[in-house]
Amino acid sequence: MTNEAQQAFVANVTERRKGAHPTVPHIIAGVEYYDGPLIERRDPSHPDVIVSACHDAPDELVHKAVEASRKAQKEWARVPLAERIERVSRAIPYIEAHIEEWAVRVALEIAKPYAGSRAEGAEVLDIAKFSTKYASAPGAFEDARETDPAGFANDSVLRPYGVFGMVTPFNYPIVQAAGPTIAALIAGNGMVVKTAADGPWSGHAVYEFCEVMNLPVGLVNIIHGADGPGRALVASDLDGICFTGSVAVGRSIIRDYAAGPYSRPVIAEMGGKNPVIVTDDADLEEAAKGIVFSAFDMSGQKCSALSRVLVTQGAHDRLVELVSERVKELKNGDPIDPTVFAGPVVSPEAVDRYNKIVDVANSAGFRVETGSTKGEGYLVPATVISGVPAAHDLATVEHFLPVLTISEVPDFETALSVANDTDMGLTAGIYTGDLNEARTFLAEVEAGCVDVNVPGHATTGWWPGPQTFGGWKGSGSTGKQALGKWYVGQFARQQARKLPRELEHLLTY
Ligand SMILES: NC(=O)c1ccc[n+]([C@@H]2O[C@H](COP(=O)([O-])OP(=O)(O)OC[C@H]3O[C@@H](n4cnc5c(N)ncnc54)[C@H](O)[C@@H]3O)[C@@H](O)[C@H]2O)c1
Ligand SMILES: N[C@@H](CCC=O)C(=O)O
Repeated sequence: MTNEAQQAFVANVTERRKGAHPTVPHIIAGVEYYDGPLIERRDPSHPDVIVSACHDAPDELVHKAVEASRKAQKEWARVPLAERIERVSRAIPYIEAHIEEWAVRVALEIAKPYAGSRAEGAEVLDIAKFSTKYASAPGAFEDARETDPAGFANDSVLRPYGVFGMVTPFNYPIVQAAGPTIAALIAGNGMVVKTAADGPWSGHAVYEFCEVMNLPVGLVNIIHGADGPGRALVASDLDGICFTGSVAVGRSIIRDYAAGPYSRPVIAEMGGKNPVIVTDDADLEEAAKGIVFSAFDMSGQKCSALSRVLVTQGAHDRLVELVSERVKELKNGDPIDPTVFAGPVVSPEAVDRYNKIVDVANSAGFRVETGSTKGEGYLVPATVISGVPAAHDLATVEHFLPVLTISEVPDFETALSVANDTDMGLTAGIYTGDLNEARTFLAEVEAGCVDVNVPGHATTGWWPGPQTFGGWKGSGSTGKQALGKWYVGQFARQQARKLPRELEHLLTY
């Protein structure tokens, strides 16, 4: 990432705002469709500017996409694993070549500054590299069997389910659809992607990079729109669904799938109410830095974002001061302005939700400190609310906004019990000078991704390669995480195969 690249990003975003916007089509079996009511996406930094558009896919089109994928998947399932991996790998140079272009789309639709916008393509690149690497490892698709005393030839292998659907959240409009699509394809499935209505042009990148894989026509289809096409996709004749989004929608999908004629996989990654614990002998300067970044990067619109601090008595007052001082320095504004820390939030509705939260905090007499905003659009400032009882709604509900609560707790044990006292369990962190506390935290905290004394990150910063990512409890449905070597296997089912020795040559995969 060079200064020159950042300047080009600013120039391209500026230029795009002045020009015509794209309307992305639904694509089914290689054919473009523009069916359904038009949905225009306004730039969150300049809502008078329309930056992209799509159509709200009617149910029939969603079903057509699933049917087309089902036909193509029969051919894809016969392609040997090594060749599937090779075909998926063909997208790697394409993805690398499009990181900067996709950054512009993400900035226009979701308003992330350069680093965050660029990180979308960069993360997809690493997901593609590592997913293909893990799937190529010996044994990745085969459960080695012992010699059969009865003399049969045996194996036990992973086979595709058929067709998956992907329902995408707005905050990572490329990454969150790309990872499951890559995994589903490697495992031998077809995929129908439903993009986020706030980021259809960004999400469309997933279809574009799949095109260079030379897949059977119709194996990957893309549809756009609001919640309706998501509901239609979930209700269609899929063999499995992949959902990333809020706990409420994810749970409803899990319930619907459980009520079906037989059990089908639901790979759901959902929200969090991510805590950090800070205890008396922690390095409070370091804690404040990590807290502020994890709470306010991307305006708090990250599933891993920190939203509640549980701090012990001896550290409380100083930590509140340090965090408040830092928050006052933060500016939210146009993502191409190099002086802003984060962009606007996703919609006017999100601004309304923010205003209600601040009203509640003020009426309750909590201390509220904010950063500033600059410019126009769906802007709200980074906000820290302290003096909040740990059980208050403000400290227990995921707001998905740049709002952080600070609650004082008597000791580490109480902090840990409060941290775990939620149905969600995505990320959690601790800043402590006491190794016993760190050890107990690692052993007992109920979250899928945990940070201990990490400089700069209290709860965020999970990247393919070094880390995996996924939630426990209500935050994730499978217990196996994205980005890791067990992810692709979730898109496949195991089959044990037994044959007379003379037919062993049939056991290919
Ligand atoms: N755990 C993770 O990996 C992860 C990553 C990113 C975001 N998230 C979570 O996503 C949420 C923010 O994203 P969002 O506001 O787009 O979430 P959302 O749940 O409102 O929407 C997600 C997607 O589901 C669709 N949808 C809505 N209702 C539906 C229904 N009844 N049936 C089928 N589809 C439906 C939407 O159109 C959208 O495409 C937060 O809760 C955040 O924590 C989680
Ligand atoms: N990749 C993000 C989490 C994704 C959530 O929306 C992180 O690094 O914290």
